[in-house]
Amino acid sequence: MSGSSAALQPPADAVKPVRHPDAPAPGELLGAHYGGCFGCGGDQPHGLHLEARAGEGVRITAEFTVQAAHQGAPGLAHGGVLATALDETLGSLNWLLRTVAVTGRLETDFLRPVPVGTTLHLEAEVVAVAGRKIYSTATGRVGGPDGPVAVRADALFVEVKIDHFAQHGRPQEIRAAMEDPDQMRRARAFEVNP
Ligand SMILES: CCCCCCCCCC(=O)SCCNC(=O)CCNC(=O)[C@H](O)C(C)(C)COP(=O)(O)OP(=O)(O)OC[C@H]1O[C@@H](n2cnc3c(N)ncnc32)[C@H](O)[C@@H]1OP(=O)(O)O
Repeated sequence: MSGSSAALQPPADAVKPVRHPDAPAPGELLGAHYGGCFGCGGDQPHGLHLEARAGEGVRITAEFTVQAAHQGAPGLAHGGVLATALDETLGSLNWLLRTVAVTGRLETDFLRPVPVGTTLHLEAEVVAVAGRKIYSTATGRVGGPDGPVAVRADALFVEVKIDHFAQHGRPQEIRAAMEDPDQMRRARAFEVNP
């Protein structure tokens, strides 16, 4: 069974998303937006180390291989970890819009168990934008990019000002991210236009 709630149906005045002219080219690896990110960062030993790649239009593909540290039931991925993979992939879409946004709502369907060692092939797309609200959808397939769908999600991201992170984040991590010598990563840690 699947189908998102009314809160995730774009309103009548929603518009089609527009890919930013400076968005990475289709096929380009995005790399981690922040080393400490549990979804994509290289500094998290038990993180997902998810690798996202720009697609055509406002689409992203990504891969994540389930490790032993990601188990819920014996030998199977934890549902929360799979939701994280979907959330991270959906979050990466905002880099194609060059919009700073956070997840407001994430609705997930778990359709098949995902064993440890499996590579999840993720695909996500922005479907509509209404003011600060960004509506997007994602699937995660097993056995290859055309394999059966194991997980899927619909989401609403809400655009925020950069102050959101300074206001709510812990000062030491904010400071460290701001001091990253890599200008692109510094910008992307908070999804700011470089
Ligand atoms: C390249 C990589 C990029 C980064 C990857 C990131 C990884 C994945 C992303 C995340 O996990 S982000 C972390 C998890 N999310 C959060 O921590 C967000 C916590 N929530 C908030 O900070 C605020 O609730 C939020 C900014 C989402 C909204 O608060 P605001 O006060 O700014 O807005 P407001 O509540 O007025 O809502 C704005 C609109 O969104 C709607 N909205 C907000 N939350 C909603 C919700 N949960 N469900 C449905 N609609 C929602 C709300 O109804 C309203 O609609 P209208 O404009 O039509 O009135």
